[in-house]
Amino acid sequence: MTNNLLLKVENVGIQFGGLKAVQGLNLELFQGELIGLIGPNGAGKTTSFNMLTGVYKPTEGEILFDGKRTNNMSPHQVTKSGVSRTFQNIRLFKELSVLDNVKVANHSLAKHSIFSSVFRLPSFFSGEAKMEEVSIEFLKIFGLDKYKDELSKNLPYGMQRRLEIARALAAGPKLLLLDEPAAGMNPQETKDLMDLIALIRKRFDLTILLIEHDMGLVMGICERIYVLDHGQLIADGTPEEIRNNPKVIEAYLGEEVTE
Ligand SMILES: Nc1ncnc2c1ncn2[C@@H]1O[C@H](COP(=O)(O)OP(=O)(O)OP(=O)(O)O)[C@@H](O)[C@H]1O
Repeated sequence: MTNNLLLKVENVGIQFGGLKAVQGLNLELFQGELIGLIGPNGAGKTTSFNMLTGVYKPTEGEILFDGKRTNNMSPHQVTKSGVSRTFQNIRLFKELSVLDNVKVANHSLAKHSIFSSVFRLPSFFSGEAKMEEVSIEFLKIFGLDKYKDELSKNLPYGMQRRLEIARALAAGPKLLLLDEPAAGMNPQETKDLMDLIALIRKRFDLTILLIEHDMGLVMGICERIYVLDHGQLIADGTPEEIRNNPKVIEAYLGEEVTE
């Protein structure tokens, strides 16, 4: 891990009518980090992702990604600059095959193809057959190659969640935002997902920001954790610090934050 600051969020806020959904948000993510963003329901986590990805424009503050101000960029521009995300509710091209879901994501950003960087292909790499071969190699990393011709809507739930991550990665991001990737998964699927996240971070040299309600997952893999409550940051620190932070425990309605 290097010490390059990849994302800096300074005093960011957004207001919907009278509601300050997020205010005074400060985040710093360094290249290669795996960071958690947690908080009770309605705390402002997804709204923060929406601001980081250009879906919502902050009403205050600055978002700097890779040295560029992204506040007013469109979602497409933000993706192009190197930020990809998954959604709380799975958003795949349901009527397309697993393979095509990944190919579509890669096509949209051919210049920054993660396929060419990861598989060390020459820059002139092109052609449908080659694309197909490389896409299958890519699916193997996610354990999805055996489903390549299935319509994505027919995949088992846990596999759909994996495909969401594969699709986000195929766009070639530097920063990957995962919105509750373990939602609805059973303990074994969650464990496998943790291993997968650790693997892709290393393999693709990624920086990851993770929203997750599964405390075992967050505490188990994140180096640092930010905690939001009622739109405001109430704590940040290592999993150990967060677990023992009285404000965090109180925010979770007195429930002990356990692994
Ligand atoms: N487009 C919008 N218009 C009005 N209010 C909104 C909008 N988007 C989000 N909010 C409000 O902002 C607050 C934060 O919501 P957000 O979805 O970010 O919370 P969250 O931390 O992701 O919650 P959860 O864990 O339940 O997904 C909520 O009160 C929500 O109703």
